[in-house]
Amino acid sequence: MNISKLHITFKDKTLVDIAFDISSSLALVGQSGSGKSLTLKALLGMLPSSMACELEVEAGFEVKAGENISFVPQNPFTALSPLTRIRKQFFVDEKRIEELFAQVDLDMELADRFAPELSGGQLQRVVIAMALEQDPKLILLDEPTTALDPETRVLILDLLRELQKKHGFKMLFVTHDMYSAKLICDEICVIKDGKIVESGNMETILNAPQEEYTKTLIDANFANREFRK
Ligand SMILES: Nc1ncnc2c1ncn2[C@@H]1O[C@H](COP(=O)(O)OP(=O)(O)OP(=O)(O)O)[C@@H](O)[C@H]1O
Repeated sequence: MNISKLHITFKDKTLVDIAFDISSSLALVGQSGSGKSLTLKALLGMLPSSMACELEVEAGFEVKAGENISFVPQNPFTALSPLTRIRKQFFVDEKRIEELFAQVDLDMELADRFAPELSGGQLQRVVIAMALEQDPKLILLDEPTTALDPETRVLILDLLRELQKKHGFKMLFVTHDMYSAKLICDEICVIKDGKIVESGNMETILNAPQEEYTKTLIDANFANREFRK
């Protein structure tokens, strides 16, 4: 899937001007304000109307947010309604809910609970199950594990990786965290001030970053952490 052009402006100021290809799993990594969220919003068709956007996508399928593109947000604690039982927040039949719960390794008993009665990891599994409802071709992930503790974070990232292998959807994973990016993605684009400064194979770039900005992101994230293969 090729995003051959994404150009976002606000009051004549260019906020994002990038192009990238998602062959399987791509991490878009950059510091705060670099343009990650705007990129996701543009793909979801959810940019503020005050912004102008040019988006050119070659996907081999019609790009439709909510149908073949789904979204996993940063904070599972606020993603679900607290007052409606979990199962009522799905838009598929009972059999499909059971199937989805099995795929994300969740006990069906949790479907009758309310969101505040679940842990962060359980909630994020529910949100991922919802993202899988329509068998998406692409899943957009906006820092999906920052609200979770480190152990749960790794479990959720492993789950996403496994699901991707099984279902074959593509992933665009937005984060400032190189460590999470490495756990889940084969390729990386480093974004700074709305522009891509470096991109390519994850291992290659982590082992030999060309840009100071990339080095800073790597140093910030891998300090005191085991370099996990
Ligand atoms: N509604 C808006 N109106 C005007 N400018 C905006 C708006 N939203 C974002 N921007 C600007 O666009 C740029 C990119 O913002 P964006 O939210 O995409 O960054 P980000 O990389 O997602 O940061 P973070 O990691 O903090 O979420 C920033 O300079 C930001 O100030």
